[in-house]
Amino acid sequence: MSHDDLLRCERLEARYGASQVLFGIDFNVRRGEVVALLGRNGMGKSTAIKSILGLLRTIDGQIYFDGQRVDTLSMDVIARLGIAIVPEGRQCFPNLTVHEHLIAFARHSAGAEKGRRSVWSPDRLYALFPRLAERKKNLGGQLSGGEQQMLAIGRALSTHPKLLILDEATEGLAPLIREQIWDCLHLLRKEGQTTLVVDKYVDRLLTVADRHLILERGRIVWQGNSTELSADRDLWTRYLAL
Ligand SMILES: Nc1ncnc2c1ncn2[C@@H]1O[C@H](COP(=O)(O)OP(=O)(O)OP(=O)(O)O)[C@@H](O)[C@H]1O
Repeated sequence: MSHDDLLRCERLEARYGASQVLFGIDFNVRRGEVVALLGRNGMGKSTAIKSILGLLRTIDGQIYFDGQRVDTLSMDVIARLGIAIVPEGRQCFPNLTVHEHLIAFARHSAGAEKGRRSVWSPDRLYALFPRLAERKKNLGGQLSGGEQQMLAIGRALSTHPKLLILDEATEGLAPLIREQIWDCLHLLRKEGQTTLVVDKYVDRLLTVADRHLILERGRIVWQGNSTELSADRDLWTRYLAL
């Protein structure tokens, strides 16, 4: 594992019951990099994410995070090592206020203390998403889909993750809200936040991600940078149904 790698998956295999879904996938995410995980529905993107989070035990292969093997650890230990998820469907707590979401999960950032990483205090999160400041006292259950997604991102950032993972970052959101989420991801990239993102808006991911991986039936069939992906429209039709 190179010192630059924050995450490294080697020969990952996963299954649900008798049905195998991942067939030996290998990839890495370097520190400070934004990597997009692409592929049509059902190709294994969420399964790969569940494996990294420790939500699904892999049947073969290894996962290393920040220099340590993690596929044998429990999900709470993995989370504490510094991986935060913005899950598909957001999963905000209906009975906690916006502000409570942003303080209840907050964790101290050792890196930030030394000036190396951003400190995501509630005030900074409100500056990132002014809409959340307006909704500070509202309950999670009273928010629109876009507000919930902002809150899910804010909650994940409040833990000062070394790796932020977004599954379906803008799914089901109105176009204007989607743009706000893309703006946020641009800003996080500038701040050096290492991120793994799944989304179907490939044209947008070209501007926000450094590297792209295409999953097809549980195998990584292509990886490359935005210039390479942008130039090869055959990939878009063959693997992304675009
Ligand atoms: N809990 C589960 N039990 C059984 N099969 C599952 C389960 N979750 C996913 N699958 C199957 O595993 C395969 C990969 O699903 P996965 O959710 O990883 O795909 P995906 O690329 O994330 O697509 P989507 O965007 O539709 O979520 C699919 O065939 C799916 O039906």
